[in-house]
Amino acid sequence: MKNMNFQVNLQGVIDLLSNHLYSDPGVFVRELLQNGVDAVTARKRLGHVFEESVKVELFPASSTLSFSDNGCGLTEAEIEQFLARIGSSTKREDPDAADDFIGQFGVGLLACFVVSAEIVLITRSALDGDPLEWRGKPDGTYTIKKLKRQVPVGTTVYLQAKPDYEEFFEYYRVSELLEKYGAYLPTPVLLREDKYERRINDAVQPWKLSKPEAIEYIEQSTFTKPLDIIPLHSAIGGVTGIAHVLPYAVSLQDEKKHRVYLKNMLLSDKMSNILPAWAFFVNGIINTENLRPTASREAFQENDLFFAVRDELGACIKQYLIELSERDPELFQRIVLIHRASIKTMAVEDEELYALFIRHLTFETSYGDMKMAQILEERTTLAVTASVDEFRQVSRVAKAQELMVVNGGYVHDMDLIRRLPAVAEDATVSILDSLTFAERFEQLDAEDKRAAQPMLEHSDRLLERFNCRSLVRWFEPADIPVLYNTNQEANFFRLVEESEKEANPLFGEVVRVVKNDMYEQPYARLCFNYNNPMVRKAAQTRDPALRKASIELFYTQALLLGNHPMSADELRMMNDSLLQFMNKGLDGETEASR
Ligand SMILES: Nc1ncnc2c1ncn2[C@@H]1O[C@H](COP(=O)(O)OP(=O)(O)OP(=O)(O)O)[C@@H](O)[C@H]1O
Repeated sequence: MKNMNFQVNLQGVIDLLSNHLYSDPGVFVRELLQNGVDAVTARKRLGHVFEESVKVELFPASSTLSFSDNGCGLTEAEIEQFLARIGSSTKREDPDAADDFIGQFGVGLLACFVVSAEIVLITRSALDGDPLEWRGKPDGTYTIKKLKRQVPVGTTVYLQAKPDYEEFFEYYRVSELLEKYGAYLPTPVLLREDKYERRINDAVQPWKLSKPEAIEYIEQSTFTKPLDIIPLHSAIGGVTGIAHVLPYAVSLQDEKKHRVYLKNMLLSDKMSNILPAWAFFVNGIINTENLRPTASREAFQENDLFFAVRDELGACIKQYLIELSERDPELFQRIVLIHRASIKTMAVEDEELYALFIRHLTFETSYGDMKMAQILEERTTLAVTASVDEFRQVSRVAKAQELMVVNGGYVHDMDLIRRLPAVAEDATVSILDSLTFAERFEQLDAEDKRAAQPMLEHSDRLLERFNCRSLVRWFEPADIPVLYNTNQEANFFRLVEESEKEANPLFGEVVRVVKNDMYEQPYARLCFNYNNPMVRKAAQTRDPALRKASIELFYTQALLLGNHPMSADELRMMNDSLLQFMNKGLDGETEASR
């Protein structure tokens, strides 16, 4: 057996890590900033007292820039071991210290090869020794030489723009990148070109601002004033942050963009999953000390810690809402009003939030849109429909019967309403079966029943082919002549019947099998309202042709009013009956004018 080592194509690996790991050439600024800050941290750990800083200087004439820090610097041995060895990092060596550093993978410096054909690094170690110059190339070769001249403790990296990358060495671009990544680093970061020098990071970190300051900060940076600021904390994640409550409604589908910092350095300004999915009415700005980044440093590793931290941050938002409902009911109401869709999603998922919110949420009822608290004041017995269509079919009639029907057809509403008895003891909730809904109306007396019987029989015969049965009752409001009720099962049956008519033989057979498999044929219901004068007239007419046309018109009109799709057969029937009435009317007119 021979033990062999993998062979590494060094140039290929460097190309992979520098050109393909990161999504944007500008990340070299982040990597150099991070190395500078880490070096300062390392020197502080040695007990040195010094005025820490990271200085960036631009030399536009030669498209060159330098990054200097007065951190720990490197000895020759350290250069050999860490700088010149890909994947090695001083920052992992000492597990105690690892938590203090931003870097950990030992590949960050390679990001410089995207914009520069060479890295020149001048360093003097805080542990003493000679100043050294290291030059590295993307083909994997490097040189080290001792410098004669004196340099201060720390490290300076020089880069020169490759063709097409000159813009990354211009003032506005470097300044923008430094601000993006480094605005909240604790070590002062200075940018200099010629004699002009300015400090990049003198602003207070947003997560350390007071509430009024945070509101002003968000207003200035997003041009919208947030409704409120929620403080975020997670002990296990070493997280402090703020979430601002958006002053406008956001859709469930909108991608969330939370701004996340790792040890005060920007990791991502569009992280979607650091807060729970239900929290889409807030935008977060958070800083974490403990979460681990991925190697590209654009996201966190999604390990158990990550999910535990997300739960803790979610709990902060919940706690805030619970307290707010007591402390500032007016603001609480405004948040509920603007973000009701989001809050309904939250309430479905969480019992505590359900109890907190349910009375403040608005539902569509037979009496119009109402808050649940109002609904319960009016009635404790509610009927909820399973679909928007069913609600439309029954709501007007239900109101005339003084029935509280709630539309359960929108996302989450059915779930929310059904769980009501858990928080409101005297509430009873039943699911309204729109098919049997009409049966509860007042029966006719014996005489009216007899009078209406021929029309009912006629109607059953005519509408059998549309799977519709008829009944007659007396109900309010009188201006509704008929009520057509169906439910999903009956609708499905209608659909099957339609396809059977249009299907080719093979599909027709499949449809027949499906249909025969159904236990009982579900019929839709056409309920005539004997309280309506037209219905009474139609029932009393002796002309069978007119009665037929009336039934057909009542039926098709009910379909139209209820937004039910009409088959070709039903449309034809509506046209025929309308024409018959027109004829009759026009004939009558000609006879009268004779
Ligand atoms: N400015 C600096 N001062 C002192 N040491 C440095 C400096 N820059 C780099 N080094 C040394 O070089 C090593 C490799 O740096 P590199 O940026 O490639 O990786 P890293 O910072 O350790 O990790 P990451 O890949 O996560 O950024 C570092 O661990 C550190 O020892």
